[in-house]
Amino acid sequence: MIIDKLYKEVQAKGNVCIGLDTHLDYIPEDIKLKYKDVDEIIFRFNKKIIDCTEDITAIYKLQIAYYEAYGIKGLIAYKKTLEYLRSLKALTIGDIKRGDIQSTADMYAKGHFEGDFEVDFITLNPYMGFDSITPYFKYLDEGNKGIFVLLRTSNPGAKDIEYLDVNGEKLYYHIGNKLEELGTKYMGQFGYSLIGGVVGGTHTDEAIEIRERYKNMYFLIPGYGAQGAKGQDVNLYLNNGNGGVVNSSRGIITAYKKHEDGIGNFEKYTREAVFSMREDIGYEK
Ligand SMILES: O=C(O)c1cc(=O)[nH]c(=O)n1[C@@H]1O[C@H](COP(=O)(O)O)[C@@H](O)[C@H]1O
Repeated sequence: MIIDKLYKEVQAKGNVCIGLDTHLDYIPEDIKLKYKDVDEIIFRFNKKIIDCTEDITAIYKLQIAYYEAYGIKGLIAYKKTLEYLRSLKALTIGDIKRGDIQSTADMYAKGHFEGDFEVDFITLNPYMGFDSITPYFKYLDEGNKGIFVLLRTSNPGAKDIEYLDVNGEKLYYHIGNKLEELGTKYMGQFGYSLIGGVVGGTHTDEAIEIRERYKNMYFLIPGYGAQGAKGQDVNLYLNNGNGGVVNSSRGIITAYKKHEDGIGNFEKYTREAVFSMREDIGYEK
């Protein structure tokens, strides 16, 4: 099962999920001068990141907005990056955060679990109801695909809706309880299901309870670095060092910019950022 593969990748390489949220402003001038087309510029930058981090990175997450923003060429870069990651047998998350009625969800599932944009995992927004999540399950049945569903997000606005008290319990617990129950049908060999949850590392209140309640849920934990979450915060969502991957996008892909000699030492500074994040989270090899 794909979740077992992720578990093993984390064991072997650490908990880092690199977010390839590639804004043109993040790309060094030499790449922009060397390649003419936007798709090639973005892909070459992504490849440079991947090539120097693949041995110390559990999974890569591509936030699709960064590709859609550059139109057709952006989507070509998205496809090329996914193809390249697949050729390396590296795991991928398509961060698409979809949520819609069943007939539309069927097409989102086809669009991101098959064809040009095929990934191993996608992110989903459950706040339209559970019938917006279940259409993806036919892909889970075979064991090769998984989902990460928003539970409690990393943004300050998480408190506006996700924290609302519903029948004496916060709304995100209602989501979590249902996902945990649905996940029992898709259990992998290490005790985690193909239905994972997204929990922002920026909020740590109730982190211990969340980890405790949702034993079979693998977590995608964003918010590290640029949004302020620290190793000790995200660690609360892990279970003996596994059970979750921690995403950092800007913190890794713009790490080279923090150094005067960054462009000439791009690989060195990018790797250093991943190593120091792994260590901060508490990964021990
Ligand atoms: O689903 C996500 O990945 C996500 C959920 C969430 O609660 N917060 C959050 O920041 N994200 C994503 O995680 C990434 C965070 O990027 P950085 O803040 O640059 O590390 C972005 O791609 C966000 O869209």
